[in-house]
Amino acid sequence: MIEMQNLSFGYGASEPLLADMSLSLQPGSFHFLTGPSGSGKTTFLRLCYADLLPRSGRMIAFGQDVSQLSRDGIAALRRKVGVVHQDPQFLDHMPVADNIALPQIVAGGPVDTDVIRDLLDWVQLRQHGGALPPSLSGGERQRAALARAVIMTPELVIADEPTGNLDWEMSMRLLDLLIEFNQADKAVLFATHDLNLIRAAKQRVQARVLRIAGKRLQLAGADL
Ligand SMILES: Nc1ncnc2c1ncn2[C@@H]1O[C@H](COP(=O)(O)OP(=O)(O)OP(=O)(O)O)[C@@H](O)[C@H]1O
Repeated sequence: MIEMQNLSFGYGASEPLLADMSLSLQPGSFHFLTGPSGSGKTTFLRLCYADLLPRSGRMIAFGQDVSQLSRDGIAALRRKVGVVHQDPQFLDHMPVADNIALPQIVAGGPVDTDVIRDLLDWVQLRQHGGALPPSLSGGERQRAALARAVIMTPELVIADEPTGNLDWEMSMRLLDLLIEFNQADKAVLFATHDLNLIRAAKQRVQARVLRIAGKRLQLAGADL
């Protein structure tokens, strides 16, 4: 679903930050992405959902070269990729349920209240559907962000340090939801610094670990 071929990227005219990266993400795969702070993990993820375009090399997403996509093509691609950030943003004046429905509203479709209710149940936020986002805890915010990320039934969820501000129990709950999502033959790409989380995940799901080091993308071994 995502094919990177000898991709390089740098911001502006600066030295490349990421160089000669190749990767194939298949449906049903689960990948972690690690690397030192500032190595380019967020940048790499942004390339995967066409928020940035490569400087050289190719990025093929769902069979299409992202550099050739029109604005509508990019919008269609974004509907196939759900994104969860470390610090998810919501419209604070709108209830949590409406925030989760936002991608449906933005896509111009009708809001499917059954789907919203099922998603609220899935992320265990049923009783918070009518609450405003500022009243949610950190773990609840991340689960609401995950519900919003999957409402358009994406093929891939990209999570950028989603557990960075969570305690261990909340991190495990979020991880379990992502594993459940993955079990429906969907792909997950999960950036984290937390090697303990990766070790815990590897007991539950067959996951590969990618590492950015020295501008390059490496497949980490089993010796985490
Ligand atoms: N929009 C931008 N313009 C210019 N430079 C940027 C931009 N975004 C990030 N950078 C730089 O690119 C480098 C990589 O940043 P990035 O956020 O991708 O790294 P990261 O591995 O995700 O870091 P962390 O683990 O600390 O979140 C950093 O040096 C950062 O300052």
